[in-house]
Amino acid sequence: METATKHTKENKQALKNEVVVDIDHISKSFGNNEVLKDISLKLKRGENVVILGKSGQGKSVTIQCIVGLLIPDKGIVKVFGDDVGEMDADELKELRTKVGFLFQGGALYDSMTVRDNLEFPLTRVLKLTDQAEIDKRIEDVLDGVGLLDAIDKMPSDLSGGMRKRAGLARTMIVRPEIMLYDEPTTGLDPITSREISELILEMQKKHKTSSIIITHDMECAKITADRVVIMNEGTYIAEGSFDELKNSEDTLVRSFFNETT
Ligand SMILES: Nc1ncnc2c1ncn2[C@@H]1O[C@H](COP(=O)(O)OP(=O)(O)OP(=O)(O)O)[C@@H](O)[C@H]1O
Repeated sequence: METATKHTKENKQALKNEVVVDIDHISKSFGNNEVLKDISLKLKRGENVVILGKSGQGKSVTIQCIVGLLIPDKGIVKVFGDDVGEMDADELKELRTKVGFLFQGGALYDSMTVRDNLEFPLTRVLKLTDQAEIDKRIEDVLDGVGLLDAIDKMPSDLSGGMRKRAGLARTMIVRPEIMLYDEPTTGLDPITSREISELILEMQKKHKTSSIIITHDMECAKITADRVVIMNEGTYIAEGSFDELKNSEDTLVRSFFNETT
């Protein structure tokens, strides 16, 4: 009995330490523009990592490499232990059911209601056919983001913050194990930004999702991050908790916080 308990504890610990995304010394250039210079980052199961950096530093390129939308010139990206660069089209499709990404513009089809936008990934990606299950999933996810009342609305009838929440619901509905957020609060007022950041945190706590969050928004970083990585001129210059980096002795590191807080 004691051994069984010990094993369970060890298994839990092993799961917690499991690296779900392993970015191993990747570099990426576009012509003469060397965007990523030997970047490495490990995301553990259940962890929220925030990447902070100024505009045009290659943060979005990094997350596109994780889902195979871009292939690095050098280095390897592994997701759940599998090399993304080696995946064929079917494997990439499968990968993208486990890795949800929310890009800056959100991801809604303008010609569909909120309900139809959410039904789409369930029937097309997960191939669900049971209408009762589909309806339940849609209602649950909308309830989670506080948008149940907007179920029959068109995206054009939603505010920016509501559209962002609907986009988040659309990504979350397939229950991805990993979430990649590219500037999730950009263009939102401070109250809505805080709501979105809290939803990201809730998603982590409720579903044990592992996430990479790219942001310029210091409050979003403070709310969501277990660990912060600072990206400057194509490399990572510092890594630590939000407070550690905010109070860093390195003036360059501190400048990322001073500019916006
Ligand atoms: N597909 C592409 N083809 C050519 N250049 C690209 C491509 N994608 C990104 N770049 C270039 O890579 C650089 C980094 O872009 P990226 O979008 O990753 O920046 P970022 O750090 O996410 O900045 P922002 O916060 O402004 O989105 C930019 O100079 C951009 O022009």
